[in-house]
Amino acid sequence: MTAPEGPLVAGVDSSTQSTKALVVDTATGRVVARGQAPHTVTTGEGRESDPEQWWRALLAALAECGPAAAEAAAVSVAGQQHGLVTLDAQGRPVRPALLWNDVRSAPQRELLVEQLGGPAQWARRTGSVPAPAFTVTKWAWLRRHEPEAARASAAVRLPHDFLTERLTGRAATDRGDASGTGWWSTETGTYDEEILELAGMPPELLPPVLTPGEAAGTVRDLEDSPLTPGTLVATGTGDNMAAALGLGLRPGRPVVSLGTSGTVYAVSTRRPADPSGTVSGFADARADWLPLACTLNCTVAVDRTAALLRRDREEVEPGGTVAMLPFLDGERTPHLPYATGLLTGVQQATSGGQVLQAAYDGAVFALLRALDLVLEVDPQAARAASEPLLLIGGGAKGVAWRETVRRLSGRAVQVPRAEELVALGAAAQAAGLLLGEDPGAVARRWNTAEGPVHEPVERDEEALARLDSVLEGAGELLSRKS
Ligand SMILES: Nc1ncnc2c1ncn2[C@@H]1O[C@H](COP(=O)(O)OP(=O)(O)O)[C@@H](O)[C@H]1O
Ligand SMILES: O=C(CO)[C@@H](O)[C@H](O)COP(=O)(O)O
Repeated sequence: MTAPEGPLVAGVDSSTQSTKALVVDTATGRVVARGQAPHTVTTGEGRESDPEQWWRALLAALAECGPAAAEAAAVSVAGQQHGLVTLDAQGRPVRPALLWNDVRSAPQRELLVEQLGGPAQWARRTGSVPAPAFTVTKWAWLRRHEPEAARASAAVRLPHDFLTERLTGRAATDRGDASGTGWWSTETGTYDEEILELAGMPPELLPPVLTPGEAAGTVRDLEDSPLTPGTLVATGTGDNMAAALGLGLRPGRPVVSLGTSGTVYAVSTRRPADPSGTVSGFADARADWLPLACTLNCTVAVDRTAALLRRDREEVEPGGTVAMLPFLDGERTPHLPYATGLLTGVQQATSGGQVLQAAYDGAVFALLRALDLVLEVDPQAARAASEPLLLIGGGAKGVAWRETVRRLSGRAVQVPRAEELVALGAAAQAAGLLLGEDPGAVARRWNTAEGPVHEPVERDEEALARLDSVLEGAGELLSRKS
């Protein structure tokens, strides 16, 4: 291994399917070591994971980085957004975490939206109309369905701040991830007391929200930890906020992320507040904003379709009349929590490859329709309209994904060579803390967004119109509670 030119830092991405850890040279951005460990997510009615498994996966992923992990002078943990982690007085999970893609809290969401005075009120105060993904709706679900678990909770955390607290022994979260709870006001930058009251959430159960650039603490003397005690720990943030840091994103530059979730977002200097609920008005991990739309059915739904068809995920075929809305897990964008997948337009001549392509088209269609709204938040976005879409997440490695985004967006697409942008963003945050630099500037210095640009192709208006018409025509069917 070539000797690093600067101090080392570690960045962790604890996302839905796995934990990924990187050790990075702060001088150059070179990844000197990496590790990964899988998570288990329940299937069936809900989506849950054991926070203890995340903790073990974090230690395992860092251990896989070898001796470099112990040399890291600072560390930061980014995590999947929204998940409800309930802890007892000893810091042990009361029950498994309810994840962002668990839609069981849809009825509680309806009630909460109504009780505060409707969608516009929520958007004005918190920047978002909460989806069933948001922590506030999950807490309401827990109180309704498992009141004993709610009563036993001495602390409520998000995935990233649960892990950060395990490292430091101190409760802390950041404004980016706090903005996805539904009980943190983007208007005032504090927890919203009326919403906490409405949701029955005692404020003392929540962690303080640190300001960007503040340290969460230092690594404790922990059994089995590959990190050196005393290592600086940054606040961490939600995974999408971390990816924005990792790309060194400037306002208006659009990102399409294809992971377990699909997300489209851009940094904005304006606080978003979309009363339609399509755009979540998140804070970013610096002092700006991150208007974002998220779909529940992205790479996992397409991989499932490929498996049903017994095809490799790249075995797509063009043409035909088939259309698919791959809303296998219910959907968040558009807001159809009770939906199931819909396949239509199948003819004798339809091939398996065309059905698979239709699944990609349906997944990308939902994201791109929301992107227009995301970019409306900030006038600077108009100036960036001709810039390539940045394509990231596990799906960005796939040719079928990339070509579908190109064909349905009609825009150039840039795929950064750096693969783990969430972990890299966490590393940039750790480096920023260590060196007293803006983490966005750190990532730009590391040139993380660099990668091949795929020129625009003509937008496939016919496919988009077909999907628009199927979505409109199937509204009642997709909204039906089975
Ligand atoms: N070579 C590839 N081509 C296309 N898709 C891929 C490839 N490798 C991984 N993926 C997809 O990436 C997804 C995981 O993406 P990732 O961003 O790591 O998810 P998360 O961060 O939500 O855990 C998998 O569901 C898989 O479908
Ligand atoms: O709910 C959202 C964003 O609001 C998701 O984007 C989660 O943050 C999960 O992320 P991945 O595991 O798919 O990266």
